[in-house]
Amino acid sequence: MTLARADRVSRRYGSTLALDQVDLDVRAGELVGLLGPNGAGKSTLINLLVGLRRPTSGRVELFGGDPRDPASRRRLGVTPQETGLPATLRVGEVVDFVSAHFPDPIPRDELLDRFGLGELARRQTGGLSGGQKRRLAVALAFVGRPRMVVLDEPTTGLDVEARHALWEAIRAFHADGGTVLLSSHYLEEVEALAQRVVVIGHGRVLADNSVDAIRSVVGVRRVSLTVDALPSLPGVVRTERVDGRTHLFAPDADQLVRDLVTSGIEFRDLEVRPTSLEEAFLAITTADSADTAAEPAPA
Ligand SMILES: Nc1ncnc2c1ncn2[C@@H]1O[C@H](COP(=O)(O)OP(=O)(O)OP(=O)(O)O)[C@@H](O)[C@H]1O
Repeated sequence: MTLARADRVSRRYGSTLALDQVDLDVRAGELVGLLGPNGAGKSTLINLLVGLRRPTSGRVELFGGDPRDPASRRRLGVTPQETGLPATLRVGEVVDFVSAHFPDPIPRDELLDRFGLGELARRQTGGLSGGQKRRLAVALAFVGRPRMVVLDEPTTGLDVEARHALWEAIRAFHADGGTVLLSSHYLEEVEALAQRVVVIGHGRVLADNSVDAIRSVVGVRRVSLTVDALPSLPGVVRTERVDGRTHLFAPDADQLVRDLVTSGIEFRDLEVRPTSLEEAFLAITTADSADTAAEPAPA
């Protein structure tokens, strides 16, 4: 069953085409990660799906209805990228205020404990740290026992411990049957949480698949070596030099190793390994930029 759907959705802001004919289905029980560089269109897509904005063309659906209709949003929890909390209210009061909108909210203490905020119940939100405010904003998405939560960069600004605590809360919600759509700049976050990854670049869906499939679609391997100078080698999509090591990214690592050997150059400490999602993601978006540069889209 599809809970959120974008069907050939485009969204323009003046002359900027933020989304270009995007299709996306989020099905019940899925945990979907939305990845893309700055300005790719992730927040725009999220805002359309949760009814905060209207598409320029195409259709969006939430629980089978129009996301702008409050009835469609009843089983939805959202944390937008930026949230404002009333500075003089205490944490517990903010939770009570939001809870009052739902028929069967999670009890205040249970919610605060789940998100590691139990000790802060009596603190005014204006005095919280940036990370504490962010955790509270994310916790509020869960208060009404939603069927689906949409989290736009939920862990931005959190330290490692707080991020992991939030991952646990998201995992627990998903394990109980909840559906999650989250965007993140932390690629290891999507790798750790999501079963399915949707990569967005320049307003288009570049890839929509499992984490493993995305790696194999990209098919890039990393060949690392210590070398003084390298000739230009066919098939290398990206080269990095880090701490005296050279990392070459190529779809056919076996051929690259053969080319290295036949080139006669001196190298040592050769290592070949699959790419991380981050590297796969960089390869997809870099290839997309190259395409865009080579073939400008028609006006
Ligand atoms: N309200 C707006 N007015 C004008 N342009 C906008 C507006 N919102 C977004 N854009 C533009 O639309 C494009 C997509 O932006 P969007 O915020 O959806 O990207 P994003 O992938 O969420 O980026 P980030 O990771 O930086 O949050 C960008 O070029 C952005 O400048």
